[in-house]
Amino acid sequence: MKENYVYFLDTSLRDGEQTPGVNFNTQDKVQIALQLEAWGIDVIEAGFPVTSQGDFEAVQAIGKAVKKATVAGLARCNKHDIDRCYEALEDVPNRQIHVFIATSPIHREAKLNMTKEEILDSIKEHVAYAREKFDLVQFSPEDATRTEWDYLSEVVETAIQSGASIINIPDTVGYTNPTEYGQLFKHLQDTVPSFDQAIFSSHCHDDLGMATANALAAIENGARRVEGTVNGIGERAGNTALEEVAVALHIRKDFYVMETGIVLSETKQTSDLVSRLAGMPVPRNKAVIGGNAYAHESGIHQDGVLKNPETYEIITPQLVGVSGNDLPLGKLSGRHAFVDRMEQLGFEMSDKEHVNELFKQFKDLADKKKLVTTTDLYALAQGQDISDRARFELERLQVQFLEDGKHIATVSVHDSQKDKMLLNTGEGPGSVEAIYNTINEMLGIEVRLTDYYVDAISKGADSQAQVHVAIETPEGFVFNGTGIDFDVLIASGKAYLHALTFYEGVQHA
Ligand SMILES: CC(=O)SCCNC(=O)CCNC(=O)[C@H](O)C(C)(C)COP(=O)(O)OP(=O)(O)OC[C@H]1O[C@@H](n2cnc3c(N)ncnc32)[C@H](O)[C@@H]1OP(=O)(O)O
Ligand SMILES: CC(C)C(=O)C(=O)O
Ligand SMILES: [Mg+2]
Repeated sequence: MKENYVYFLDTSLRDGEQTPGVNFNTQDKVQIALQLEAWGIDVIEAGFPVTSQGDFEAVQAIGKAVKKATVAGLARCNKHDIDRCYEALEDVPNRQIHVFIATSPIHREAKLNMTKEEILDSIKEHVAYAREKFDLVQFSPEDATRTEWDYLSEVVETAIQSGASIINIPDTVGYTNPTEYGQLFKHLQDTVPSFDQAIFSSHCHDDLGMATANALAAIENGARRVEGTVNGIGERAGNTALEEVAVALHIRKDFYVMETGIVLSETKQTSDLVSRLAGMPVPRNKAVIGGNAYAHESGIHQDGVLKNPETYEIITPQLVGVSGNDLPLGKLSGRHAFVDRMEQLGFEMSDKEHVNELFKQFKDLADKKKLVTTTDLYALAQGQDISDRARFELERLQVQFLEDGKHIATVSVHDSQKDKMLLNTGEGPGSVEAIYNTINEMLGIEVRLTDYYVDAISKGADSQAQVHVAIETPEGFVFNGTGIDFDVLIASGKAYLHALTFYEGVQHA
């Protein structure tokens, strides 16, 4: 065991996959495992091989693909589970088994129908059996935090005596709190005679929102291993989010004085991959990797960040692989951020009176809109009436799928500036591309689509799609646009035309 070092076990592929609705295939799992290795994870819990042939094969494939990290498989106190885990990992040099059984009164009585003694006997038998096949055996008393503390000490001592060298203390139902969980680790240290012969590990769930705090409390009280998942995915409210623990240990190393093997600059990439393959977007306000983690909309904060980012940022975005911070403009934004953005867009902002007038107009607009976009700012600077800013109106849109994979779009648009109806037909490899190619040709422009994403405005079958696009003109200007409709293709067309409202390069006669 390295001194002052916290080992990281990632269980995104096992406990993370227990998230309702998440199902990784073998290819996804191998891709995630390789990224976990690049992120510096010490142990990858690859699956629960007895679960299904698919899970068995995924564990095998991960064992083959991963080079540095230890690969672990889960097993109940059941010889067949242990055999399947061994068969899946037989050829993997760095392998580990994770054997578990529940120990709390509710699980003993309601689920397992076993007495305390029967559970101790099962641990002796199955941990010893696992130890015959694996050099590294981890044991978990499931629901440890609702188990009688003295009995838990007996369970842990039995597991160590039977051959476990890693003891994981799961807060299976997210019941504990940092003070209590820390004291539990201290209690084990004081009462388990063989405590020094094992590495102790935390495994927390987030039912009461304390999974990260509990993991850190365990580390403060002797745990040298932490288990969790990327983005905190997992059963119910999820597991400890490992990126939060890794960054907390780094940012507060003055307090924790612990090293980890985590390559922090790989954090965002790891989070993005898991989010994409799990089909679970990361909430914008999520710690460390959420979309707002490095964004400041309030004027006082923006002013501070422009003067020195450390006024309001304890984590440098680049530390975790995020390209930079963001100062979105809204109704709470201040003059400093407004002027800074206008100057970035190339506008001269030295005349105080002009700035005051523009800033007043900006605040009036921001009162009506959630966010003021770059397009709005161009309009402001050019003195245009922002309330009446739709130049192009989508009149009709039809998209057809051709047999060779191409799509053909017919688009008609009203140009209110020239009071003219425009009609064109064009094609593209996808439906949205067909629409945008047709509009480009119709307006005689060569802009590049640099961003496109769709949000649902509300839940349910009748929800409206909100499409956001960003386009870049050959002159290097970026315009954003938003379109809303029940039909995602119509919303896509509207968003594109919205973005083109103030583009001077429109050529059509
Ligand atoms: C806290 C956790 O995250 S634990 C891991 C949870 N993950 C999963 O359950 C995902 C994968 N699970 C599965 O695919 C299936 O549940 C299997 C293959 C493991 C078992 O399937 P089945 O044989 O159909 O049993 P089922 O899931 O209905 O019931 C679980 C059985 O395991 C027993 N059991 C539960 N935990 C343990 C344990 N740690 N050791 C021994 N037996 C256990 C239960 O008492 C029950 O036994 P019973 O059939 O004698 O009543
Ligand atoms: C299998 C065990 C460790 C588990 O995931 C839990 O108890 O939460
Ligand atoms: Mg768990």
